[in-house]
Amino acid sequence: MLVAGHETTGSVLTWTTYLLSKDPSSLGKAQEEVDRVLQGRLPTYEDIKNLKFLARCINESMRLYPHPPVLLRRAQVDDVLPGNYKVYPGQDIMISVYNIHRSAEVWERADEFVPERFDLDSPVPNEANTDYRYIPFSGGPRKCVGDQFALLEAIVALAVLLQHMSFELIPDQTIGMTTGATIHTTNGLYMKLSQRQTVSTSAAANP
Ligand code: HEM
Repeated sequence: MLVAGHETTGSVLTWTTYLLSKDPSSLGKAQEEVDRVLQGRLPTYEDIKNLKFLARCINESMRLYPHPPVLLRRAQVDDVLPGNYKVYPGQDIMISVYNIHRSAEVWERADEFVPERFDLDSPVPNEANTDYRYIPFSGGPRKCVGDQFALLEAIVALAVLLQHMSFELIPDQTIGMTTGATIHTTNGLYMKLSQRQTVSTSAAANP
């Protein structure tokens, strides 16, 4: 449960801040939304549905950096997969979510961070409404049981971070990827943080 629920969400937040730090326009948009919706207070459950762009930044980050990047299945019976691939009982099958999520055959501008590719007013993208192009929480009977909770906590954590802090990537770093249960940064991810002065006066007066 520690890896399933903790490391995954932590990695999502790491890569989302990384992608935002490289895209000042999306970062500015997300910060503007957080300031407008929250008006300087902590997020409530009701606020979550209005943090639409922020949620799409997280969805898009999970497309580019899915955790885990590869899913494993063991065949129980003989089968033939699309493409005429035969599988035999006991055979392991690896499904590269990373490759599906970055395939130019499946996505336009596949390697780019484009949060708006997922319509802001449509339902949260998932395996069913993207015809299995987007499977960050897997699909079928072994799908993540914590998907809704994970998105909720990622949105809350990122909203509070953006509300209070600005961040800039320290230049000239080599940010490698090491894959395991999640995709980690190989050498860490160094940012310059500064406090934002945008907390509203009403929140400051009623802490
Ligand atoms: C952004 C965060 C998360 C991501 C990306 C994620 C991803 C996944 C994926 C892809 C699977 C399916 C693995 C497979 O098909 O082989 C999975 C399974 C699972 N996840 Fe998550 N997860 C996240 C957060 C959470 C949280 C917060 C919890 C619990 C509170 C959780 C609990 C589980 C459990 C128990 C399973 C196993 C389900 C089963 O085998 O029946 N996950 N997760």
